[in-house]
Amino acid sequence: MANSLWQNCQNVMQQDLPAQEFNTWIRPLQSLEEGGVVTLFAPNKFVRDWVLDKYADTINQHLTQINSGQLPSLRVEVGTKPTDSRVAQQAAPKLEIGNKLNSIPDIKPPAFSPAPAVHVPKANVQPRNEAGLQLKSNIRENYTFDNFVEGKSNQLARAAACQVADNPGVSYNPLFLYGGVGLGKTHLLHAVGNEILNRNPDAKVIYMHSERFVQDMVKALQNNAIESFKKHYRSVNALLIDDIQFFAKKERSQEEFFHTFNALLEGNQQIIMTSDRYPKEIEGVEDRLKSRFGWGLTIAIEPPELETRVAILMKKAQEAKVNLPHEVAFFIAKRLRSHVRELEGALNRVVAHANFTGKPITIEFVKEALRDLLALQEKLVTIDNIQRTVAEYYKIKVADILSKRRSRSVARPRQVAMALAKELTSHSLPEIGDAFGGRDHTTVLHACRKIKELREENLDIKEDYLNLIRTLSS
Ligand SMILES: Nc1ncnc2c1ncn2[C@@H]1O[C@H](COP(=O)(O)OP(=O)(O)OP(=O)(O)O)[C@@H](O)[C@H]1O
Repeated sequence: MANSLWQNCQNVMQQDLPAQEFNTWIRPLQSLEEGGVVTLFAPNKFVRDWVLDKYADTINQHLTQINSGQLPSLRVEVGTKPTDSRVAQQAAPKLEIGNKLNSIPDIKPPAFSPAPAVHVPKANVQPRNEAGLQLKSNIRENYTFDNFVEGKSNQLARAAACQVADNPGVSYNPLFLYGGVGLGKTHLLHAVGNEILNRNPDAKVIYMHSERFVQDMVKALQNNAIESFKKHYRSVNALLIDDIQFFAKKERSQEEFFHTFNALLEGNQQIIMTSDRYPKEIEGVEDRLKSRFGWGLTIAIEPPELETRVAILMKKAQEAKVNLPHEVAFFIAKRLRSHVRELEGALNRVVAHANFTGKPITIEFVKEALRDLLALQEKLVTIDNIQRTVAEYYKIKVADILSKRRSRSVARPRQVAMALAKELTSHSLPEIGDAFGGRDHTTVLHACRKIKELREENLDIKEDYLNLIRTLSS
């Protein structure tokens, strides 16, 4: 069968958009094409409004082109594609492109049923019942929205988490946050937990690592207490479950989680999950579970950019009541790029050294305190390494990068490599020029400016650059 209009449109958009953007907004849309009308179903209001706001024009353009110049009538609705088209008539609320202000439904107030007061902050050992199940909430009080520093890389995840905390079980259910290690996923889970408990101290909120879920289940099976296990997890108001990729290849746990998941969703109780990768890419997890993960809202957290890394360091220093000069925070953030946990570790070391020696925290002091860490970083990201990685990425030879060739297929990767060398190493412009086949420092400067500009306006370059930074910093 020929591809539908929407499939074709998705294919084009997948080429045009960065993967994260496509996966978050376009991939979850289902379509129904009937009588010259294309109806797109968004999993929730947030996605629908976003799609209307940001992509309506593009979608219209693509559909018109694919449909031989004729613009099909396009609708975007909240819901899932009905199996029977008659049901589609009843699916409310509807919103037509170009009529954005009509019939946006109100978000309902939180749907929590009363549960016993269970919030016990800062408890290290969690009380457990006879089946070994955790009885109390275990939300870490020090992970809040207030001390979560916002930047481009985590803005959307934070906004969605805030909305969920405001309207648990209603706004986006489940909320799925994914991204690399140490980028703040766990922090956001607890921040939601704290906010829900602030608003309703009686709420039964459970944070748990997926491994714990598996362990508890195994124990329950051994102790013949599986019924109590089921009841326990199905009675919570919000289940915050971390690192879901640990369910891979654990079929029985997946089965149990599948039922828990369904029960909570049916009861309008909130589920938030995190994983180190996009749900559909978690291998060894059943498809029915993966597809459910995407029913609500799926959002990526990216590694923080320089400004955010500086802000995080300043915030953490302030929390620790340490005087960290801005230029020192900048010095550390510029060199440690991979994730926030690494930044925190470095700051803790600097503070410990400062306390120990009684010296003020200066750049010189930090160079000494973090000597081995910085040396490792320098060793990891060399110009040579950058040139090899960029050549491999663009499928050209390192010799091409160093050559005088000016064709676009070589010149652009060369400029990208120069910009990366400037950003990721502490070499000067003349040194970088030298390392790129003896070029002048003004050529390097021009390359840096050009790439900065292109990253603003060209999605491919933006994506390439981010991918390369990720590869080089991991
Ligand atoms: N934007 C941020 N603002 C303030 N602190 C942050 C931010 N992002 C991360 N952190 C801090 O970095 C540390 C690591 O974050 P967290 O444990 O939430 O990462 P994670 O994404 O869950 O990683 P993992 O997958 O390894 O569990 C935490 O101490 C957290 O408070």
